[in-house]
Order: sequence, then structure tokens, then C-alpha cells
Amino acid sequence: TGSTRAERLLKAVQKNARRGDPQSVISAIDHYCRHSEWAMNVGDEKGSILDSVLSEVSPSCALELGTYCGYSTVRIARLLPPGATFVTVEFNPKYAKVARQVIEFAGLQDKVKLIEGASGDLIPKMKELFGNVTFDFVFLDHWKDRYVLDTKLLEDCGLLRKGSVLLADNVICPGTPEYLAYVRNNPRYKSTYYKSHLEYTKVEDGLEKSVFMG
Ligand SMILES: O=C(NC/C=C/[C@H]1O[C@@H](Sc2ccncc2)[C@H](O)[C@@H]1O)c1cc([N+](=O)[O-])cc(O)c1O
Ligand SMILES: [Mg+2]
Repeated sequence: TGSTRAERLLKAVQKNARRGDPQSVISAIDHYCRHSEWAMNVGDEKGSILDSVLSEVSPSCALELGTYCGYSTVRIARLLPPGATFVTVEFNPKYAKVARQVIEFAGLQDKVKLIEGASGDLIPKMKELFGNVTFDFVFLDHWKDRYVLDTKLLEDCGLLRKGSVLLADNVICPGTPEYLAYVRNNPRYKSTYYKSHLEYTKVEDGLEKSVFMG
């Protein structure tokens, strides 16, 4: 049978990027998805906003929900301070397999803990898996109807602390209206909208940054 979109994206990385060079992996994926085949990576425009928020937070403990092919995983891992803990959760084993290879090609495998499963099952297990952690930074980019549920789960499992930063992709397109309502009308969050565009297109999209006030 033919390859999947994710496998073709991996081939583009193996062909056009340089081993051990995260920026070349990022550029190879952006070039492929802009000129050959669109894929749902956060992309270069929103990726630059992700980079700047990460540099502000400089998290010692970070979580990503929705690894997909590992594009944002590489973007995040390349900017983390040495010794940081970074967990990324992926539900689909085929995507996880591609992501592991993309992350390894970038030379970042020692900085990333990719765990397979559903966020709803794994979030309650984080303390058991990684010790009594709280996440300084969470990137939400998985199923859009899970953003509110998983944010509430993170709160209830004591995985957020005063100042934890949530950054959510796609709050306009495909859109996460319940999530925006939740974080914007909630005294426990200070939210900021970063207007941008849907990856590789001119369609409006944006990132919502929400600081947990404890
Ligand atoms: O649908 C989108 N993203 C859903 C992402 C889903 C990713 O997360 C898990 S689901 C999971 C992972 C962990 N736990 C539970 C479920 C899927 O296997 C996929 O790897 C999307 C769509 C568009 N678009 O334009 O249509 C643009 C985007 O930027 C998007 O992110
Ligand atoms: Mg997205």
C-alpha cells in the first residue's frame, strides 16, 4: 500500500534536513508542507510565537498534547534548558512512530519523553510516571474538543502551579470556542490572544496563552 502523509513528511526530513540539526528539520518540514503537501504542523508563523513564549517561560517541565509528526516537539525541545523534563502525548501509534524518527533525526531524543496513549488516560498518571511534577508550560494541539476537559484534568490532578503557562493552537481555525470561553471567563486564568494564520495558509488562526493564577 502507499505511504501516508506522515511517512511522506518523514521522507522529506530524511532527504532535505541535516542529522542533529533541529533548525534544518523544522525548515525541511515547513518547505515540504508549504510547497508539496499541507500537514497540520503548527508551522513557521505560529511557530515563531511558540518560540517567543517558550523563551519567556524557559520551562523546566513541559507537556505537549498531540505530537503528530513531532514538528512542534522539535521546536519546543530545541529551546528547553539543559536537564528540563519534556513529555509529549500521542494517541495514534503510526504518528508516534513517525514522530520518534523525526525527533531522533533532529538529535533531540534525549530531551523528549514521547508516551503513547490518550491525554485523558495519561494526565492522571503523570505524577506516578514522573514524580510529583507540575508543568511550567503546556502546549495544547490535539483533538480540539479535548482542550477544556484536559485543562480541567490538569488542574484537578495538581499538575499546574501558580504561573503555569498554557498555549493552545487553533483557537480560531479549526476553532476551540468552548476552550476560549473557559479560559477567558475564568478568574484563575490571565489570557492573551496572539493573532496569526493557519499554518501555510492566509486563513486567520491564532494561539491563546493562558497563565494559571493558582
Ligand atoms: O485537527 C487538528 N489537530 C488535531 C491533532 C491531533 C493530534 O493529536 C492526536 S489526538 C490525541 C493526542 C493525545 N491525546 C488524545 C488525543 C492525533 O493522533 C494527532 O496526532 C488540526 C487541524 C487543523 N486544520 O486546519 O484542520 C490545523 C491544526 O493545526 C490542527 O492541529
Ligand atoms: Mg494545530
